[in-house]
Amino acid sequence: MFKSPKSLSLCIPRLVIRQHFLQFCEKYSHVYKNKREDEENDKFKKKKEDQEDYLQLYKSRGQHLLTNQRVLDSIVQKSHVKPTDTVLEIGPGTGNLTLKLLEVAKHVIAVEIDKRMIEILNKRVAESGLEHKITVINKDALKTEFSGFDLVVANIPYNISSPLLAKLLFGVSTFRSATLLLQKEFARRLLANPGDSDYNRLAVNVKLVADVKFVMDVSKRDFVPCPKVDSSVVKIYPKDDVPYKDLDEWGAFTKTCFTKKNKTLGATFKQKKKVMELYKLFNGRESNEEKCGDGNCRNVEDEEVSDEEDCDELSGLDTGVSNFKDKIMAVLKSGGFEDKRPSKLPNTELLKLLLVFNQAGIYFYDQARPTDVEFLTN
Ligand SMILES: C[S@@+](CC[C@H](N)C(=O)[O-])C[C@H]1O[C@@H](n2cnc3c(N)ncnc32)[C@H](O)[C@@H]1O
Repeated sequence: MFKSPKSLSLCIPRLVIRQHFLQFCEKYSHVYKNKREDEENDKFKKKKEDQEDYLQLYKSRGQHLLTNQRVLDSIVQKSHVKPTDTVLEIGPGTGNLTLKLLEVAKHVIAVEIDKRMIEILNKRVAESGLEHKITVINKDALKTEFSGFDLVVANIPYNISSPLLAKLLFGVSTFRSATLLLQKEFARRLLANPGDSDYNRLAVNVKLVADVKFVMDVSKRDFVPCPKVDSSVVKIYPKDDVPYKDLDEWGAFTKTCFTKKNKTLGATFKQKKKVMELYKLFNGRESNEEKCGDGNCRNVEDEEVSDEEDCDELSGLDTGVSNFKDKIMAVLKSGGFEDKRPSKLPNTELLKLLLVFNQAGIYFYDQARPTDVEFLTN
């Protein structure tokens, strides 16, 4: 416990030095801190400047910037923007297309999910002196309500093509046309006609509410970074008068028809599972309980039925279901649809079939149990 005089003498100068050091640190700590902050600020500024030149682009967000000026000019030209138009642009990115749209439109509403893109976009728009013409919305386009626009012109992120198109075409917005740069394969499917190998439910559903025109192909080399796939520009014109107003019913009907697009409609509608599903709807039942023709009850959903099982094997089922199957077949026969294949039917024919079904009291969408109809999937 007791220190020798020698050790005490050593301790004193050490204590004094330590005290001086602490005082020094306290006095100059702000200088040191400020110096460090300045360095950090410089580093941050440099990083930001670098980012503008070498902005990291995310594939997950479809960030392929269109850099070919000739293609950008063509898109704007084919969009036929009037000086009185407000244009909606989804995914403006750093503004390559936006700047050109601002030159010809009255106003541009730009919806962009990525803040870093918006910073650069705002800077470029300010430099152009056209900032009074733009409204930038930093949100996910799929979760944003947009209204009050005349046209859509956009190089959209390809990973949201289907839901975005569904939102535009089956939502509440009204607009003259949408000029969209899409993945080439998706564009081909939109443009497909009956008999084409690409013809599917996507094309059928879109054609109910809009006309689609091919504008041009765009090479993957026109983008930075270069994507794996080529692209095409299409122009979509929403119809003023949609020939069938109940879109959910139409969507559920096309889903049934196009489950196996090359199968005959007779074969599709003979499937036991499908017959029972429609029978339940026909009877307007909300519960799983189904009343049989003979007055007894059975739970139809308890029946294990594979997709491929044929209705010719309905022997174990009640006569109510069996009669209903005959009703379906009679509808198909009446229109000469039994041997037709959805992959070869134009919308006019499909519409005719749906109307005959509805007249016979057969519906496809369960109003009692509303679900989201995915219009733009196969
Ligand atoms: C294909 S780039 C197009 C960029 C620019 N228009 C061009 O042509 O250079 C797609 C843009 O959409 C943005 N984006 C991706 N998902 C989005 C979403 N859900 N809502 C809004 N913008 C989105 C991306 O950040 C990107 O800037």
